[in-house]
Amino acid sequence: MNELTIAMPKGRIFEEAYELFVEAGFDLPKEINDSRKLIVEAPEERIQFILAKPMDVPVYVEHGVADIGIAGKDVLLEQLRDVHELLDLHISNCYIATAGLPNTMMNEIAPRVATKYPTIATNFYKEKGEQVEIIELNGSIELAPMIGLADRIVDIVSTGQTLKENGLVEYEKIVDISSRLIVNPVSYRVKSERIRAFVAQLKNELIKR
Ligand SMILES: Nc1ncnc2c1ncn2[C@@H]1O[C@H](COP(=O)(O)OP(=O)(O)OP(=O)(O)O)[C@@H](O)[C@H]1O
Ligand SMILES: O=P(O)(O)OC[C@H]1O[C@H](OP(=O)(O)OP(=O)(O)O)[C@H](O)[C@@H]1O
Repeated sequence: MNELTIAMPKGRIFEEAYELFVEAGFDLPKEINDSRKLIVEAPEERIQFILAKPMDVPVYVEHGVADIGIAGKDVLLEQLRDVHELLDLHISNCYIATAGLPNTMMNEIAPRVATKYPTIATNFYKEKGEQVEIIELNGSIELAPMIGLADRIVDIVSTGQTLKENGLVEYEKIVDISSRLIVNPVSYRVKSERIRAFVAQLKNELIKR
């Protein structure tokens, strides 16, 4: 069977994805979990893992240096890469919403929205017929309304704790998010049997959950 290269996101998704793989019966090396190595082999499985930043996973898969990847739906909606989405893994569940200071309206003359999802935010306000200025940030988005940088944020909400602790409220839910298995379209043709078997093994675990 062919070797598979899988781009695995470091950070938040990693732990749940690792657990899913192990429970699905994949024999993963311990070093994938507790070393600084960026490329880890799972020789028993003939799988090579690339440990990547979550936002970079679709880049590796689109370019074909990884056959498969795991990416948040937020990243896929934001980047619109040429990859196939094969499976909803139902992990790292959250949603994207607008939020801001309580009982506030958008500034009528120059409404500003801070986000690390400029495409998702632009599309959302365009569909509502509202023209807004998007201010792109890389993290700690909740700061923006608190310090007067923006009227609203478009960001991930999971437990709601970050909003609550910073005195913000949710206004509109935009879209549910979970992590997805994505595949390079050429790999899917060339290694179709191998990838189908891999997906079937994961699906088998998912239906048990
Ligand atoms: N609070 C959350 N709860 C559940 N899932 C989340 C949450 N925040 C983000 N996610 C999901 O996990 C993915 C990765 O998030 P993570 O915070 O690990 O990375 P990041 O913020 O994109 O990058 P980094 O923190 O490494 O710069 C997101 O793309 C999203 O799908
Ligand atoms: O509803 P909650 O459970 O509080 O989770 C939501 C928070 O999680 C994410 O931030 P992250 O921790 O990734 O940090 P970041 O601000 O650097 O993106 C997201 O951007 C929110 O800030």
